[in-house]
Amino acid sequence: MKVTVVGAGAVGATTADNLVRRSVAEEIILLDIKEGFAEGKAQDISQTAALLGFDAKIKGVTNDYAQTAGSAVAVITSGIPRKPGMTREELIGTNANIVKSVVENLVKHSPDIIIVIVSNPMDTMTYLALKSSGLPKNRIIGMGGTLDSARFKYQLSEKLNASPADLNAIVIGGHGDTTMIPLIQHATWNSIPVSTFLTKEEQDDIVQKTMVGGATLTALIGTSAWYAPGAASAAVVESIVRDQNKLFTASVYLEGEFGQEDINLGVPVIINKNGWDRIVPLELSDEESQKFNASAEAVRNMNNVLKEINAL
Ligand SMILES: NC(=O)C1=CN([C@@H]2O[C@H](COP(=O)(O)OP(=O)(O)OC[C@H]3O[C@@H](n4cnc5c(N)ncnc54)[C@H](O)[C@@H]3O)[C@@H](O)[C@H]2O)C=CC1
Ligand SMILES: O=C([O-])CC(=O)C(=O)O
Repeated sequence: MKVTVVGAGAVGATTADNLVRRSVAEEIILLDIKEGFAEGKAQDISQTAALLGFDAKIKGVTNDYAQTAGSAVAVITSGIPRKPGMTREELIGTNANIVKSVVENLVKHSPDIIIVIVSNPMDTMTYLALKSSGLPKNRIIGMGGTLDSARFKYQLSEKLNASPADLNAIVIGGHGDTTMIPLIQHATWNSIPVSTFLTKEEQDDIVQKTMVGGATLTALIGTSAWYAPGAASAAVVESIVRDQNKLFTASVYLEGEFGQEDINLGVPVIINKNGWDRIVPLELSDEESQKFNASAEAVRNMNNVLKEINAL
């Protein structure tokens, strides 16, 4: 099977590295617009094969979409990342045109492709990819909730001194500093509600730290994060390629589910060879529903910007 990763920058190269190490696909194409950049990253990654022991092949190309032909899955990471003090939403003006043209090129060469969108503002870029490509909704997946949920588990594990693998916790809503909703009331430590162990203040602190997880790293590093984003993107691709039926939160097109329609927003879904196969119903409290609706309103406002900048 062939998988394409567009954008050989921090997140794209890390995604490809994770895919190759675990031999998720036999053939990986890494594509970037910068001359020679993807070729260099692919060669560097290939030179770890003798050390790590994998057989998967990775090839870097400069904007040559013919090489991506027949891809089963593509991950789009092309575009600019934010700098300290910026929001993800501020990237829309640059990234919308990049994402739109990348989607068009991918679909031209691989009409049956499943696309995972990573570029920010991710929910709006996912909506743009769906609307501009006309692909079936199940073949466009926004990656944000998988990462945010991993960060939520990290914060919980630090406070509980627990293994992250023993934690069950998800983040729904938008992939934004103020729009994501870590569902602390639903979080468990191997089936035991985390509220058993944490005070209300501790829970609020974990939720807040999770929401600004990306901004915190951007302030520390000077650009946005890539290790966990790359691992999360690769996990989504792996669930598609290996038909794993994993339950992740991802930004998918809602048609009445969770009370919202004509919007891409993070909800629990099953991911398998069909892309996002189905939405998993989840009962929300009144407070959680209010937050979800507020998140939808903020994302819808960003989606409306697509028309103002003539991207849709
Ligand atoms: N959804 C999520 O959870 C996350 C999203 N992101 C987003 O992912 C994007 C990439 O972040 P980084 O990898 O850190 O940035 P980066 O700057 O390291 O890499 C971006 C790459 O895209 C390439 N590129 C630009 N235009 C292109 C085009 N038209 N075709 C092909 N390649 C093109 C650039 O040459 C560059 O190599 C950003 O928008 C960032 O905000 C980052 C982390 C998590
Ligand atoms: O924070 C950012 O801008 C990049 C991103 O989406 C994340 O790491 O969650």
